[in-house]
Amino acid sequence: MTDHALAAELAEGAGAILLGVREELGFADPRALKDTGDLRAHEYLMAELARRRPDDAILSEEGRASVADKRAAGAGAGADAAPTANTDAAVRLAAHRVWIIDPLDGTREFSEEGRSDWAVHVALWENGRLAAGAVALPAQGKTLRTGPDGAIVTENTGTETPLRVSEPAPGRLRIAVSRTRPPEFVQRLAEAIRPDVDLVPIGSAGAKISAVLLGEVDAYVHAGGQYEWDSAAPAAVALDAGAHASRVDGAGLAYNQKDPRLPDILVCHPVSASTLLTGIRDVSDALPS
Ligand SMILES: Nc1ncnc2c1ncn2[C@@H]1O[C@H](COP(=O)(O)O)[C@@H](OP(=O)(O)O)[C@H]1O
Ligand SMILES: [Mg+2]
Repeated sequence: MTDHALAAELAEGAGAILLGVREELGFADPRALKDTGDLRAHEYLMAELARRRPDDAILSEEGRASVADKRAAGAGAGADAAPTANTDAAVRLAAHRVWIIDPLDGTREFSEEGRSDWAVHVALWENGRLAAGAVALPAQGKTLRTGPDGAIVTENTGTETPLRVSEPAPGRLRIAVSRTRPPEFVQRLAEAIRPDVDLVPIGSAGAKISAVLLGEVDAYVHAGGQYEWDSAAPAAVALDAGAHASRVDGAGLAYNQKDPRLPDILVCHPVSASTLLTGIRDVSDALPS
């Protein structure tokens, strides 16, 4: 099986587990729902990757030592089991192949009944670049993934469609922003650039980047904090779908770094990139430090 297909299979497998956790626990205790979802999706992905790609390193949001410490301290329900730890950092940094995974992105939205803006991210970094990636949107019945012939979107009905980012309509730009932490500078950016801007609040970095690739919005702009796992898989799919994906200063997105913080990102159609990058530069005094 190709790495593309494996990424999609695992993201969908974790997605099915997460839908089951929602069914099983309901929405009365959001903390328990989030913790159980994070842990079960993480354990499934760690076990499957260890079994099917035993020589590869893994960096998971939930496999960090800090998460284990928090759970060991008994933070919230579902905290009894310590999560399987990530590959040791020194080993990961020397590895040629590293899976970068976010078992549940948009954790808050996952815990809110009726919301479908949450995702599972499975990416493969290989020799300095993103080599494969899949973003499952379980509550939307869709998976966006890389492929040998370019990105595709699969529906749970079984249909597969090529995925190409589309050009925005002239004069108007819909920019996806965080629902709960919209960076202030994006409002300034909206006022500074020529096209009329609509800010569209959506949860989850993966769901926002998917919305760009599916033509539901035209761009995703974020700054002020995020980690490699929040963007690796969606950026892999975005690049494969012909989108522009970079830091907000235009620099490339670098993964498998010593420090997994990757605090800002811009994803859009290439025709919008210079307008947005110039606009962001013009309001850079408002960028979070
Ligand atoms: N300022 C910040 N610092 C750290 N992480 C942030 C962040 N803003 C957003 N994120 C992370 O990026 C993901 C998408 O956020 P949002 O829905 O607000 O756009 C979330 O991942 P998780 O849900 O995996 O924790 C969230 O934790
Ligand atoms: Mg995340």
